[in-house]
Amino acid sequence: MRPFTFINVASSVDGKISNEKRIQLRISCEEDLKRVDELRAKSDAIMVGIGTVLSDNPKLTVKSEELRKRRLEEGRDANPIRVVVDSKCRIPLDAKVLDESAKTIVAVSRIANSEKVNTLRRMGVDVFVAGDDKVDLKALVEYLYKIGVRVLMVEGGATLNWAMLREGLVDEIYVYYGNMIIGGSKAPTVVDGMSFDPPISLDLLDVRKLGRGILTRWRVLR
Ligand SMILES: NC(=O)C1=CN([C@@H]2O[C@H](COP(=O)(O)OP(=O)(O)OC[C@H]3O[C@@H](n4cnc5c(N)ncnc54)[C@H](OP(=O)(O)O)[C@@H]3O)[C@@H](O)[C@H]2O)C=CC1
Ligand SMILES: Nc1nc(O)c(N)c(N[C@@H]2O[C@H](COP(=O)(O)O)[C@@H](O)[C@H]2O)n1
Repeated sequence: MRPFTFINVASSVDGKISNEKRIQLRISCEEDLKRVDELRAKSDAIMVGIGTVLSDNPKLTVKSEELRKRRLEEGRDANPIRVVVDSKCRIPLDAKVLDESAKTIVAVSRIANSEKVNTLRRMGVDVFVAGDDKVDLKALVEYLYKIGVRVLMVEGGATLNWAMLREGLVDEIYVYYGNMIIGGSKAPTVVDGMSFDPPISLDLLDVRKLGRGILTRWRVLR
């Protein structure tokens, strides 16, 4: 068993999610960031790859005090669990995602440095070990389901989005297209990695104008 899983990503019109420097770019408008916050508030866990942590140093919390309060009233933690997919345990010990605002799970593989793993555990971080080289994503989502995660939000980046799709672990995808072109053949896209052959088919569930961009919602067909 695994959680209902969706990817949320903000893309330029040309499909890029950052530039070739892989710095955090503001692609979403205010309206879209509000929508993303609502999605976070509805989720039990938010997952990112280590590439995103190293590039963006995200906090991955619910920004609206009202939404955090509502979660508490529902008997949930104020913020969803944060999950970092990090085979080699490269996460910096001062990463914002390890702060006190929410529970964090760092998923590593068996090649991770055991001293670093122990340091994280001493800091109160839950370290989940699965996979010989890369993190075994199927084992990870099954573990998340076992600890009560029913709705999982994946917030990138390009490589994790690809790996989750390749493993057949994604139910829906939201792509917000911001009103910009980023360009650059080395810039990360919504999905990097190797091409899918045949391509993964999608069903369009919704499309609407949001702020100065377009929000699309897709169901992943198997
Ligand atoms: N606009 C947007 O909505 C968003 C944009 N971004 C941007 O995306 C970029 C980061 O994306 P990217 O560099 O692709 O990094 P990711 O965040 O996708 O992390 C990828 C890393 O995850 C680790 N990993 C562990 N297990 C697996 C597995 N089973 N399969 C695949 N990867 C695994 C690998 O590193 P290792 O082997 O060391 O474990 C891999 O390199 C940044 O530029 C960031 O700003 C990110 C999120 C959202
Ligand atoms: N929805 C969205 N729009 C953008 O323009 C973005 N750059 C991103 N990036 C994602 O949001 C994370 C930042 O989270 P915090 O604000 O620090 O909580 C970042 O790491 C990307 O996953 N998203």
